[in-house]
Amino acid sequence: MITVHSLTKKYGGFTAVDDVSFTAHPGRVTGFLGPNGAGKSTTMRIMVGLTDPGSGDARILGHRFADLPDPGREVGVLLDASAQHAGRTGREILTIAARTMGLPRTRVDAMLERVSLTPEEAGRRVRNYSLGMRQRLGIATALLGDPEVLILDEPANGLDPAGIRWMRDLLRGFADDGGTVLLSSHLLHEIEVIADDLVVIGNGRIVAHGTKDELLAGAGTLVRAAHGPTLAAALHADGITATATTGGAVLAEADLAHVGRVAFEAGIPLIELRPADGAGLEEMFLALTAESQRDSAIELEGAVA
Ligand SMILES: Nc1ncnc2c1ncn2[C@@H]1O[C@H](COP(=O)(O)OP(=O)(O)OP(=O)(O)O)[C@@H](O)[C@H]1O
Repeated sequence: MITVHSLTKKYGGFTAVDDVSFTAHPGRVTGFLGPNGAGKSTTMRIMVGLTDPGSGDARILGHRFADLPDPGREVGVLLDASAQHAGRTGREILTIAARTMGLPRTRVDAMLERVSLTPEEAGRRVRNYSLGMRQRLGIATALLGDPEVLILDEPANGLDPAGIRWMRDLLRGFADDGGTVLLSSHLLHEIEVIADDLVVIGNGRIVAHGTKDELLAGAGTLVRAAHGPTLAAALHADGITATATTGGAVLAEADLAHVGRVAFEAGIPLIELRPADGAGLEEMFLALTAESQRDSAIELEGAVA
């Protein structure tokens, strides 16, 4: 389990992490979501003792990282896959980590196999690795000590689609075996598929926290017509709150049947009509973090009236 309590971190007059509290539970994958600069990496760095918290604390299995009896075997960490020693081979990096933790060499081979790095690749210097290979090596290092907790910052970055599926299965299996997984990502759809729980951060503050199902419940109906504003106007006229999505569809706060009936009665042919689940997380993420988005072209409120 990971518990974060009232964590605040200031850099000069700037508050990077602002009174952040949440729990990541065993047996579950917790997705840590937020736009660039929201404070995800800073929070994770504090968790693993790389950055001092200004106030509040973060505990892993009930201990601050510095007080963990055997941190390498309790928590696996991957914060920056590019930070590995470029002049060493993948095998050397794993071997050094295994020795530091007092693990047998056989564990190195087992982890290389687990992350699908071939013996030839393991013998190459890391400077010649692709980003995806570095991520695999980073995940191998994180798993080396057979920890109970994994803390991974953007682990899917650089992985190809097969690699993303592989990582998803690996993390799912880890959580199903009772492990705690906290992963940050910008890949909203990836998080939507893998996470059980979500923590959404914007401008250093938690803006939503709960199970994915809770957060996506009542996401409404996603509906699309040739002319969105006409559709939205018909929905509004029937008292339904409707919002333009980034993809040109309309997110309506009503059930499928209600939305379909309004469109039918208004004589508007529909191109798409479905529960908003698929689009739900992205819409929720953009809406909840709208104030901290850099790209203000994303208009969510009242854009279709
Ligand atoms: N050492 C530092 N000194 C000053 N400001 C910092 C420092 N580290 C982080 N920040 C600032 O704190 C804020 C949060 O940064 P952080 O890296 O935690 O965000 P993030 O959510 O991980 O973003 P990204 O998704 O882009 O990696 C940013 O505005 C960043 O510039």
